Amino acid sequence: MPEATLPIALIGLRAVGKSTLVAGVARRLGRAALDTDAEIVRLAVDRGLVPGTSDTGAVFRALGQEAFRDLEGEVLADACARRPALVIATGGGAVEREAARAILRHQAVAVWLDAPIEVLAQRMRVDATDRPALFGGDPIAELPQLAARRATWFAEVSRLRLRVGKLDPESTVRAIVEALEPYLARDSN
Ligand SMILES: Nc1ncnc2c1ncn2[C@@H]1O[C@H](COP(=O)(O)OP(=O)(O)OP(=O)(O)O)[C@@H](O)[C@H]1O
Ligand SMILES: O=C(O)C1=C[C@@H](O)[C@@H](O)[C@H](O)C1
Ligand SMILES: [Mg+2]
Repeated sequence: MPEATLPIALIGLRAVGKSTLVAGVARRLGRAALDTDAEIVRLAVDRGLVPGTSDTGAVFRALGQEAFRDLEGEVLADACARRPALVIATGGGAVEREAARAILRHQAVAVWLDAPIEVLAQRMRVDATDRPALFGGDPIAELPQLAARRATWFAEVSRLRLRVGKLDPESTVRAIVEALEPYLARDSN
């Protein structure tokens, strides 16, 4: 499929800024934005799996990781199939399943947003978003383990890796859009 018609997927560890940045990137590219974590909550509520007041953390705990990843895979596949193509904020764990990695690699232009663990930890300390621990302890303390576990997957599925730890949100949006230019222009040559 021509790259210019593919969705853009922002990937990377929790708190790197995917949800914060997706609307800005979408606006600059003239596309609609979608956040898979928000869609998972919507779907889980629609299906009566959780109460209407739930957020991502509550859904994750209520369903357990396996069922959460099932929903995440479903949402990601639907989002990547939508046309006109979207800009998608994925969840930090979107690369955990092989099927989801295949979608990100072949049916999207995935942009790996990368930042030092200390930056992510500091953001998680001040951000109120409920981010569940995957290994039962402190969600901040497990960041090094998650970074080590997921780095190869992020590298494998992404076409671009951007180090964004030192940039403010607006500059990060600009950097993402600039880095994407060759991909989006390629088919109009
Ligand atoms: N330069 C920056 N870019 C993006 N977010 C920033 C920046 N500086 C601080 N933040 C803050 O960091 C947090 C980033 O959280 P956000 O929810 O966007 O991350 P995420 O990548 O979507 O995480 P998750 O995988 O858990 O969904 C927000 O509170 C945001 O305001
Ligand atoms: O790092 C993770 O595995 C997660 C990140 C969030 O975006 C959510 O998708 C959920 O909290 C799991
Ligand atoms: Mg998010």
